[in-house]
Amino acid sequence: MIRNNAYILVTIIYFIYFQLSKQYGPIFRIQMGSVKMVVLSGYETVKSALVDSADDFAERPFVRIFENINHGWGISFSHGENWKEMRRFTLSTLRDFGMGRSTIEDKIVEEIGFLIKELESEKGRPTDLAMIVNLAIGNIITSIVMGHRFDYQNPTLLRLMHLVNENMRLIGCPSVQRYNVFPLLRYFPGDHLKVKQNISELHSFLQKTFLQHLKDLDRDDQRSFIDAFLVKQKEEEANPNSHYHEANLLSVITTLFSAGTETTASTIRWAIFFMAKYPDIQKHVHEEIDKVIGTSLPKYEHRVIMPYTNAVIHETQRFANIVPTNLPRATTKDIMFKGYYLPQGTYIIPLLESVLYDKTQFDNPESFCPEHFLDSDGRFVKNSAFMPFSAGKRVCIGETLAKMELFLFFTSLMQSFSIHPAPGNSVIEFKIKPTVGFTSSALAPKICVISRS
Ligand code: HEM
Repeated sequence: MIRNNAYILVTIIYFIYFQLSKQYGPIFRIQMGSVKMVVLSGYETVKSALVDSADDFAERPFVRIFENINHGWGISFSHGENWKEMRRFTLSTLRDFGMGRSTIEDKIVEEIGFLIKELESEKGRPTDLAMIVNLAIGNIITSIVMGHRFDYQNPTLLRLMHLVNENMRLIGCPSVQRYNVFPLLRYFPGDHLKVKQNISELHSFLQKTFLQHLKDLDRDDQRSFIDAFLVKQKEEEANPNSHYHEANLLSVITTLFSAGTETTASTIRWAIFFMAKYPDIQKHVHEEIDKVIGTSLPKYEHRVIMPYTNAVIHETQRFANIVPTNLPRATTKDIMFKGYYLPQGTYIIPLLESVLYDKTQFDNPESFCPEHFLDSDGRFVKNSAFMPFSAGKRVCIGETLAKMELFLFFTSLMQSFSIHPAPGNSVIEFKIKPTVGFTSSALAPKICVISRS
C-alpha cells in the first residue's frame, strides 16, 4: 500500500519529517509508538489532499492530549456535526456580530496604542519582546471573548497568558508527544498532568466569567463572544440535542486563547527580529510607510497599496513557518489517494514546512527574501503555496483576524520605531533560532526599539 514504513522512536521527530520526505518521497508512513501516520510532503501532494480532495481529509485523528483537554468538544479536535456547528458559529460570530471587521480593527488599533506607549517607556534600552507582544495579542482575544481588555500589569491577564503559553510549550514537547503515542504512559506522572492542571485552572476562571456574563446578559446588546454563545444557548434551551452547552463554550474559548495568541504574537516577533537582522529591508519598509501612511494611523486597507510591506509580512510567515507540521488530519472514509489506499480514520500529517519551503514554488526557500511575493515591477504577487494557515475544510478560522493583526501591528510598530540589535551584538551575529514547542517561536537576543520621532 504505502511505499515505506519506517519505525521511528519518538524524539523531536517533527524536525525530521521534512528530511525523511527527501529520502522516501512525498507520501510515506511512519509509526510512533502505537500510532501509524501518513506524512504528505510538498506543495502538489498537500494541495491535492487538502484542497482537491477537501472532504476526504476533513477529520481529526485521536490525539490523547487533545482528547484530555477538549473531550471531543469545541472546534480544533472535535468531529462531525459538533465540529461543523461550532466552526460555523465561531466564524460567523467573529465576522458579523457587533465585532465585524471595523470594530475588530478598532480594538486592534486601540491595543497597538498601549503597546507603543509601553515600548516608548523603554527609551531604547535592550528589550525582550516576548512577554509584551504576547500580552498585547492576548488582549485582542480577551476583548473579543469577554468584551474588554486588561492592563499589562493585571494579574488575571498575566496568569491567563502564563497558562496558555505554558500549555502550548508543553503540548509540543517530546514528553507529551511520547505520552500521545505510548498509551501506558498515562499511568505515570509527567508533563501531560501539568497540561491538565492548567486547563482546569483556565476552565474554572472561565466558568466564573460565564456566570458574570449570564447575570448581565442583554439579548439586544451582546458585547462579546461569550454573550453571543449564551444568547444562542438560551434560544436552544428546549432542544435536547443542542450543541450550545458549557462544555463546548469552554473548549471553543480555550482554543481561541491557545490558537489565537502565541501563533500571531510569535509571527510579529519574527517580523521585528528580521528587521533587526536585515537593515536594508527595514529601510525599504520605513520608506514605504513614510510615503503611503506618513504620520496617519495605519489602516488594514493600506495593505493593498503597500506591496513591499505586505511582501515582508508574507515572507515572514513563510520563512518563520510557525506551525511546521500543521495540525494532524484524518481521512473521513476509505479512499485511494495518488495510488495508495488510505482507510477511513488514517492519521495524516500534511507537512506545512514542506510546502512553505518547496523549491518548486519558491526560488530561494532557505533565504529570507520578500521578492518571493513581488514581481519585477515591485507589485505584490500571490503564491498558492503560501499556506501558513493550511487549507481546505479545517483551514485556520483565525486567518482573517491574524492577517489584520499582523499588518496593523507590524506597520504601526515600524511607523513608530526603528529596530536594532542590542549594543555589542552586530547584525551579522544577530541570530534567530526557533524553539521547540507546538509552534515554532523565535528565540533571539534582546533588541533596541528606538523611537523615530
Ligand atoms: C499567524 C497566526 C496563525 C497561524 C499561522 C495559524 C495556523 C493554523 C493552522 C496551520 C491550523 C491547522 C489547520 C488545518 O488543520 O488544516 C489552524 C487551525 C485553527 N486555528 Fe489558527 N493560526 C493562526 C491564528 C489563529 C487565530 C488568531 C485564531 C482564533 C482567533 C485561530 C484559531 C484556529 C482554530 C480554532 C483552528 C482549528 C480549525 C478547525 O479544526 O476547524 N488561529 N491554525
